[in-house]
Amino acid sequence: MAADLSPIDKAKFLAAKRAIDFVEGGMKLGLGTGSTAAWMVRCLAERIREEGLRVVGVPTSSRTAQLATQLGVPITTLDEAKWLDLTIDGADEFDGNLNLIKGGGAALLQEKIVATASDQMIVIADAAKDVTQLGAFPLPVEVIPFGWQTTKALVEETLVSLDVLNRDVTLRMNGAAPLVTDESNYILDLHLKRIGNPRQLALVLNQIPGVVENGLFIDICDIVVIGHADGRVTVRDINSGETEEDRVEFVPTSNIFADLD
Ligand SMILES: O=C(CO)[C@H](O)[C@H](O)COP(=O)(O)O
Repeated sequence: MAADLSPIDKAKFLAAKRAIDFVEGGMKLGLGTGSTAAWMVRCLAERIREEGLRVVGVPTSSRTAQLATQLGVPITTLDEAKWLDLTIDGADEFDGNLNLIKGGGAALLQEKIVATASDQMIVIADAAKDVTQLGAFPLPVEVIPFGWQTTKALVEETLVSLDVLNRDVTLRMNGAAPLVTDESNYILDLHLKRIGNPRQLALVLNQIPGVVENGLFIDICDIVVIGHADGRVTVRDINSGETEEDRVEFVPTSNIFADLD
């Protein structure tokens, strides 16, 4: 089964596998959302099975909650856990300051709440997510359905006032209907191509009535673990300024890969 992984999936798996080394017994963990985070949940489940590791996870989406439960990873709510030791999550883009765009999987609201309530956030990603400037990936903004078209117009006006050149804003769809998030909101995708000042944009967007949260994660991520399809894994720590590179053995153990479709 594992031999069938695409290079990108292999890179995602390796990043997830390496990041799970940071998990220690007794930790309360934020469990991210997306395909890379799904590998992380699988690797965590393997450590729980094989080492008897005792941890509890707070999922950032209904999808992740379902996967964790299916794989035997104990979960709880953020209200129950209150504060977390570590969150491990994917990202759509990260820059040299480890600022992120997230929300490609429409889970940015819970993801940001959970990551902010953690002592440490580790992002796991394939190397294609590493960018010099954020913005090629459309920036997701979660808005409440009530008056969303007015909110969209206000977002567009805000982009004009910030002299943003590319400012196409689209409502994310799920077939013929708007996509609805776990928190019953809509997602606007801002096609900006480049974001000159992510910190300013993140602050200004959240001032608009109807905007619940945006997908810019500023000063939240501490470490990025980057997987490469050739087996290399790079670990970059923004606080120490250190970057390490090692190799992660790709052992396609049946337990991790067995129940994949
Ligand atoms: O922010 C996210 C979900 O809201 C994901 O972490 C992000 O979209 C990356 O996804 P993937 O690991 O599938 O590339």
